[in-house]
Amino acid sequence: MQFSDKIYVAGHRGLVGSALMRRLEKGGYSNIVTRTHAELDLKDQRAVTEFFAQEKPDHVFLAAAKVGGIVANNTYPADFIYQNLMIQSNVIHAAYSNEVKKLLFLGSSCIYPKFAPQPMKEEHLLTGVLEPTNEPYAVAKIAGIKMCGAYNRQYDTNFMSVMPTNLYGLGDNYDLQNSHVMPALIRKMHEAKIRGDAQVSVWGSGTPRREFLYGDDMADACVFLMENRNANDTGEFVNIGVGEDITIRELAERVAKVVGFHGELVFDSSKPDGTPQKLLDVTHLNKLGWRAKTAMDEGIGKAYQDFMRRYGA
Ligand SMILES: NC(=O)C1=CN([C@@H]2O[C@H](COP(=O)(O)OP(=O)(O)OC[C@H]3O[C@@H](n4cnc5c(N)ncnc54)[C@H](OP(=O)(O)O)[C@@H]3O)[C@@H](O)[C@H]2O)C=CC1
Ligand SMILES: C[C@H]1O[C@H](OP(=O)(O)OP(=O)(O)OC[C@H]2O[C@@H](n3cnc4c(=O)[nH]c(N)nc43)[C@H](O)[C@@H]2O)[C@@H](O)[C@@H](O)C1=O
Repeated sequence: MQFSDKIYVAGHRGLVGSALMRRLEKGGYSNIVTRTHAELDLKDQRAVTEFFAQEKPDHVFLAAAKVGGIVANNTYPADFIYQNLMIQSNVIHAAYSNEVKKLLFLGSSCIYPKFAPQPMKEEHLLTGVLEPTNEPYAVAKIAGIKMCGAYNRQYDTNFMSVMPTNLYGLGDNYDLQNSHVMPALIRKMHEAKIRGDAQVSVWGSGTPRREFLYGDDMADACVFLMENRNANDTGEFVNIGVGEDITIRELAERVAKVVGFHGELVFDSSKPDGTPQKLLDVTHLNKLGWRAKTAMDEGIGKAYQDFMRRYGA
């Protein structure tokens, strides 16, 4: 990726997209093209075709998607499969048609079987049934991986796929119904602290385990791969994670400590646990030359500061 190359960041206002913008600007890249969702709906094939023909980017980070937590996925399965299939299919095909030099597609760790061996290796894909709460989203992401691989095979494109673990950080979604666990707990505990509430509700049993990667580390991994590796190096896809996980109960206790909430955690068994564990094996990623840097307590602190800045809390 040369400084003169034109770079398109799809989803540039999102958690990963905004982190990519920060990382690219820090890296000296200034030839960056973006479009907001309102300016360019990536579900619209004609609009995407016209955009690529007009802008002709050299590199594409595909960080636009319909994204949400376990309840959002469980509530809007049609939205998650339809919107993600349309977005990724339009962008990947337009990248091929306009001879994009390199594209990076972001999948998700939910693509793995519900009961995959832990930690999950790339070879475990499609070896078992998926987690029902997010199966439509996972099927869309698997289709994206397979589409990049198929285009690389048939058209000799250079389209890489990465599978991020659970992400959190600056610019996260704090909607209490549709967000992921980390931003939800940050907001719930902050608001409980301010109100003086004695309890905070934590969804599920607290026993599932999750791995968390800070968003700016995710962006750094994406830029590292785009600068230094190609689809031939990564293979069909590569896990992006930190290589360790904690229980939701432990996470809630750590968020409470960072936020300064000293009340009781009440576990709401009416909400789904989802996959019991989805720890990524990051051996392949480490061999490619990258590893995560931001420790969890530092990351939670930065995310909490961002939440308070953005919501005037
Ligand atoms: N967050 C996480 O824990 C994880 C995320 N990922 C993946 O990482 C990538 C980035 O996720 P993340 O940054 O968290 O998601 P966000 O929801 O923060 O950002 C997604 C971005 O995509 C945009 N977008 C959505 N639909 C469209 C559309 N039809 N046309 C144009 N733009 C659209 C959104 O714009 P707007 O908000 O205006 O609609 C938003 O800016 C996604 O592929 C996601 O699947 C993978 C694993 C974990
Ligand atoms: C990234 C990943 O994200 C999703 O999978 P998930 O990791 O299961 O999602 P989650 O972060 O929403 O939940 C993790 C765990 O946390 C528990 N939990 C407790 N309290 C709250 C809470 O208040 N909100 C939420 N959302 N979860 C809570 C919750 O019950 C569950 O056990 C999919 O979108 C999937 O497609 C995907 O890609």
